Amino acid sequence: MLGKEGDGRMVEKKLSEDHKSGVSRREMLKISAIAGAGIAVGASGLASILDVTDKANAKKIQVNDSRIPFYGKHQAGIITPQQTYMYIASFNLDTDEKSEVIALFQQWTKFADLISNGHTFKNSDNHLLPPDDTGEATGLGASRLTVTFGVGPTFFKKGGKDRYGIAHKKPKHLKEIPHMAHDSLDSSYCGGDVVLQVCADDQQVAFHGIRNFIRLATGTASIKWLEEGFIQAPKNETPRNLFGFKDGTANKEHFSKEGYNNVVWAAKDEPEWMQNGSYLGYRKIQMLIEIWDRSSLQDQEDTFGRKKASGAAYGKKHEFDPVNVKKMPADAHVRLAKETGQQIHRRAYSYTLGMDSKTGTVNAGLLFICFTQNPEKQMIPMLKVLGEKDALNEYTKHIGSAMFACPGGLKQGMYFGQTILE
Ligand SMILES: C=CC1=C(C)c2cc3[nH]c(cc4nc(cc5[nH]c(cc1n2)c(C)c5CCC(=O)O)C(CCC(=O)O)=C4C)c(C)c3C=C
Ligand SMILES: [Fe+2]
Repeated sequence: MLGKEGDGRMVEKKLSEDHKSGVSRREMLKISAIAGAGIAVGASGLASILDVTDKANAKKIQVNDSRIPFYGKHQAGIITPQQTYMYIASFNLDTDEKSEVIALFQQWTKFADLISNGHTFKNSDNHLLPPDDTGEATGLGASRLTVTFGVGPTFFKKGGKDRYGIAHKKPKHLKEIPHMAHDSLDSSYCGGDVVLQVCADDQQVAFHGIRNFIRLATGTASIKWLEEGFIQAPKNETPRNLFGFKDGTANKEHFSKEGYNNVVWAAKDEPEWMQNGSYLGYRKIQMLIEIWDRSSLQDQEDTFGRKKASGAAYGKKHEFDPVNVKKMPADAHVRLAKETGQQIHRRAYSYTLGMDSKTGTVNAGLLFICFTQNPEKQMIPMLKVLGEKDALNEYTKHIGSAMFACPGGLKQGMYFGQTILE
């Protein structure tokens, strides 16, 4: 099922499918009617009839120009209600020159501001140069696009070197995530100096964003890893992950100003630039969906300690009824996470990546993203206990990992990372 905006996308899809065949069904009917009436029309006459039909169809395409403010106290894309698509790219900075990093971050900021408002760089008329914008999002609207910027531990110090003279500004809890039991990490999916998360309700709009950030980085930063995810749910319902379970239910427990202040936003004893910011914890988790699909409903529900259809915790009726961990198996995912006594703000996206050629299975999983005030207190203990005991480990493989600090929001005229670099 799709929401209002989803309905719009469905219309778009149907129209483009019709147009692939050259002439749509409606156009064919129109042409048959004309032919049946014995009216003689030349090629140009037919073209103008089709043109009118095209225009009528074009009006039905729903452009989503909803906008999330780019400037503000907090960065967008942290507690923003999840958009349908997400791209996340990690970069390594290829320069030791602070001025070059500043120039890149200024360009990125300018572009982020533009695309958050449904605009992009203006192309010059110079035919001898590549266009300033790649063009694929032209006219598509902002689609609730958000850009979230963060820096990794290696931004502050890399290979023992304080490249930009900012090592003393590293926030308290920004560290690589330690090795966990059952980890199968691939270094090409881990770490990075800088991260950009781009989310939007239109995939082409989101892709246009990340693609141009990568393009702007040429010569200053190179892409370390890039992931794309999606998530969809009926309106006002919790989205389901690729195991078919509602995922994100417990976020509701901190869905208030006070809740976010306790769970998400950096503490007062953090550096000035981290105020109103948050830590982004990331895990790329492969989900062994063929094994999962062969397991019984009982096993699946025991794995989480929640009912699959309703999302209700064991012993309860409704999704948001309070959890009683004693009703759940000792190794149930929810029980173990809850027993840490910590909360995290989860903003995960599913991914599919064709077939795993090594195993002949479908390559799919979860881009687990969470935001916390203190990952050492909130996320790491959870990862540790889940890594050791979680029933879910039978069906998952952690293959990527990273931690980033996302500064507070920007005021107009400021650029990403300014308060760290200046
Ligand atoms: C670091 C922590 C977590 C990882 C890694 C993680 C992976 C992961 N989770 C699911 C599916 C579900 N998780 C659910 C709840 C839940 N998960 C975590 C943490 C991690 N999950 C927490 C803190 C919680 C909430 C616990 C609570 O207090 O109730 C649920 C249940 C519904 C919900 O609350 O969202 C599901 C389903 C998968 C598939 C996965 C890795 C692939
Ligand atoms: Fe979970």
